[in-house]
Amino acid sequence: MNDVDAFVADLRGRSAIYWEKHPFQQAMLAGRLAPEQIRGFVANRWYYQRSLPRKDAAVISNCPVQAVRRQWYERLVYHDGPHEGAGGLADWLRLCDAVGLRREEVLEETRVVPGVRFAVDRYVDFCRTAHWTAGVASSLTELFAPDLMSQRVAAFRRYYPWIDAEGLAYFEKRCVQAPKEASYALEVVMTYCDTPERRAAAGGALTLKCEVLWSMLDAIDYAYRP
Ligand SMILES: O=C(O)c1cc(C(=O)O)c2c(n1)C(=O)C(=O)c1cc(C(=O)O)[nH]c1-2
Repeated sequence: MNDVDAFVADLRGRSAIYWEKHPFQQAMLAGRLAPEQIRGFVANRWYYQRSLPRKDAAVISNCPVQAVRRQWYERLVYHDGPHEGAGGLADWLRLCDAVGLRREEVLEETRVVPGVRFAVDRYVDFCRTAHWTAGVASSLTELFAPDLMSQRVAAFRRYYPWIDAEGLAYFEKRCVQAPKEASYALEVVMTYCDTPERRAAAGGALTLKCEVLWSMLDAIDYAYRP
């Protein structure tokens, strides 16, 4: 195995600590969550969703490579959308409607628990302050996400029929988008992390991101115990 292959294998190895394995996520996939727990997840994840464009703007602002900035900008536009009512955030709000959350309680973030706020803020701060390649590497959880997202859509359809299926568009679109984003981010990391130090920092960034996601679910799980 050459250096680059070993580096990629090391990054992919973080799938072992990805939030797919979290007990709350496993309970969701097995149809064992109560409506209030699903609502807790969706309302809290709004805080993550709405922080993504700011996180991506931080990566862009730290990145000296024009071609990477141009491509990364697409991620920001994806979530914010070209106009009101379009884009990833708008689709997430439709999921909020579908699970029975009121718009005001989502937008006012009254359900967002401190642990989720801490974890998500840590992700944004990390991307503001770390080397730009580490910021890119921290997005690589998206390598592991597509399989989980398609399982989640299937579980929602099967076990939670009270959720309006139109609300699942967010995840259906992400199943297509996430692999594209992840393969570009991996290409960038393989190209620009060209020293042992940069590679170690990229691995550390991906571990931190897995811990951010895991901590979010810890906090949600604790707050919404039936
Ligand atoms: O539903 C999921 O399990 C899941 C996971 C992740 C992830 O692993 O970071 C993202 C998303 N969804 C997602 O929808 C998304 O837009 C996204 C952006 C990013 C990122 O770090 O830039 N991760 C994720």
